[in-house]
Amino acid sequence: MSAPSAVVHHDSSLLAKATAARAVTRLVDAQSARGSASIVLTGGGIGIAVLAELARAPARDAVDWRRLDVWWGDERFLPAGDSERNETQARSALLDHIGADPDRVHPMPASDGPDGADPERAAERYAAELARAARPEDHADAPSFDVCMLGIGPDAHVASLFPEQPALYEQERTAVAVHGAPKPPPTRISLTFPAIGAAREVWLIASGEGKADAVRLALSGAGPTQIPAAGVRGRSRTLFLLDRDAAARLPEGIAAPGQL
Ligand SMILES: O=C1O[C@H](COP(=O)(O)O)[C@@H](O)[C@H](O)[C@H]1O
Repeated sequence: MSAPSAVVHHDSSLLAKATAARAVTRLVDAQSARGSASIVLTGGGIGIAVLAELARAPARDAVDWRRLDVWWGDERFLPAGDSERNETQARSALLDHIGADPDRVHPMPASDGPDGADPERAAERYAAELARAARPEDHADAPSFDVCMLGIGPDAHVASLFPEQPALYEQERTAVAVHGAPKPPPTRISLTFPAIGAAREVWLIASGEGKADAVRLALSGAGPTQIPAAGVRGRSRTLFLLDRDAAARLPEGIAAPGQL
């Protein structure tokens, strides 16, 4: 588990561009080292903005997109193609433009998918897919994702792990159904802390003043039940990627002084 650090960018546009550039470098390095790479995508405003910037990044095709596994950190449990699904938004921002291998794109099931409107079974299906992709050297029921991107909600939720909800206590399963999410839609599927913790690098990306308290608490030793963003760590690196507004109340010593 890695201690968190923060990088602060001037505004949300630079945050999205710089995070996209960072992703290109990270995926190229992973493909050079291991032949293929894997990434977990997030939804939300800045998460989708990063994907749109990735589609536009000058060095984008330094990544071999056919040797990339694409997963999701969470999904809104809605019919396939619904414009509110994180998958739909990620496809239109990035995946439709890069020639990814369809067999290596792993969306979370939709509410009109093979399990119908049963989010528990859909989450089990996703957990089984993660387990099939894990190798013995991953020492987990999920692959060691090269990057796991997460947004942060104003309430400090990450993926669809909301404060005080049962999913936060999950220690075994890698994907669970979420009911009664305070942000619509109420029914979702989410990776759990153990699945996110399998990632080599976890990037928490936040933009805007509305996230400043959540970011501060996540970096101040708060408990993950109240502040889920405090509970995620990558095996090698945990990085808060912020704009100045989201970083406005960082605890001292977290970002280099020149960055603010
Ligand atoms: O609903 C969701 O919200 C969070 C945060 O979104 P934001 O728009 O406040 O940045 C996102 O990380 C998650 O993937 C999504 O399902």
